[in-house]
Amino acid sequence: MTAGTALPFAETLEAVRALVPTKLRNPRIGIVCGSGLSGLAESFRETVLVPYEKLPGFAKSTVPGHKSSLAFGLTGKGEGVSVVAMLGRFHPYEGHAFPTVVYPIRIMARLGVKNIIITNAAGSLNPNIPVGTIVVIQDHLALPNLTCMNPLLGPSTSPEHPRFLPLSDAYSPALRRLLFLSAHHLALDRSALTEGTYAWVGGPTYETPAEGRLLRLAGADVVGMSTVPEVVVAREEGLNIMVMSLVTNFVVIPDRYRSIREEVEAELAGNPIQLEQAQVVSHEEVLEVGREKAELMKKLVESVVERIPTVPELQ
Ligand SMILES: O=P(O)(O)O[C@@H]1C[C@H](O)[C@@H](CO)O1
Ligand code: HPA
Repeated sequence: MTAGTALPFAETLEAVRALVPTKLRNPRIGIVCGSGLSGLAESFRETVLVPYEKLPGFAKSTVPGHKSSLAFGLTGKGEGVSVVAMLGRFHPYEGHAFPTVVYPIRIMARLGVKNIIITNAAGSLNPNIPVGTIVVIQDHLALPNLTCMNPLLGPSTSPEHPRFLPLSDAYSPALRRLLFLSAHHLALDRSALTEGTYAWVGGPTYETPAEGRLLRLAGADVVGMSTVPEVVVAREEGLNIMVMSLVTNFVVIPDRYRSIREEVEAELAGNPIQLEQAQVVSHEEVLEVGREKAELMKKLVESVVERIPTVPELQ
């Protein structure tokens, strides 16, 4: 789908009606599972998996660590809370146009979702935020949005949506509060969870040291290739949003560049310099940290989901 194409909402919702039992098909809470985090839906009960290929308007996720299904189910104690999770998302770098990237968010909103928990894997730009930390996002820095690559470019999807959307209040304080309360009740070490700003880049290349330095200087704590288009559209749809970034790697920002001139001069002077092995990030490393932290992310998400029905402003 491209900007301006009519979106097949009615067909997608009809497919959901045909495949998902009544009890599960109008969830109030949505979850987006980031790279390596599809396990967030593993503890759902009465789960119904709907492959994206059965949903008109949905693409297929092509990134390792992203499955391609919507999971409908119940979570929490007693009767449980009805939830829907995207097992796998779409990134612009896969070649998907923005309307496709954000289509599942628009569908969740039309199914009745009011609160959305978006997760991702991200690189740390902040020396005080080590690998394995979960960062709850308080703000974002989106260079693509500032340079005419905004998911809301094009005709408005609905006359009810504002043309000029404020984003100064995008990240729900009430949901973030629930996350810190959950961390407390789970007796999590204070260092396991922190707050920060997410920088969205297009990818699929990881950052050069100069790019990492720029983002750090601009105030970002973590960087990733997803999430912001979903946040923008979720906000347009009027959802309460919480974003959890799992730090899977450090962005390589050396204090000083390796100087080839110095190396050559030292070698010629008979004192060759012993170099440290350069660090390079890989998607395998990203997925590995996702596996290590999957259980913790799952417990936190479950605990937040369970508490949402107790907060009047999130209903
Ligand atoms: O979908 P997310 O943002 O969790 O995935 C991150 C960003 C890239 O897609 C990939 C890079 O390793 O992981
Ligand atoms: N940069 C961009 N996206 C990412 C990274 C990174 O270092 N790690 C996981 N997703």
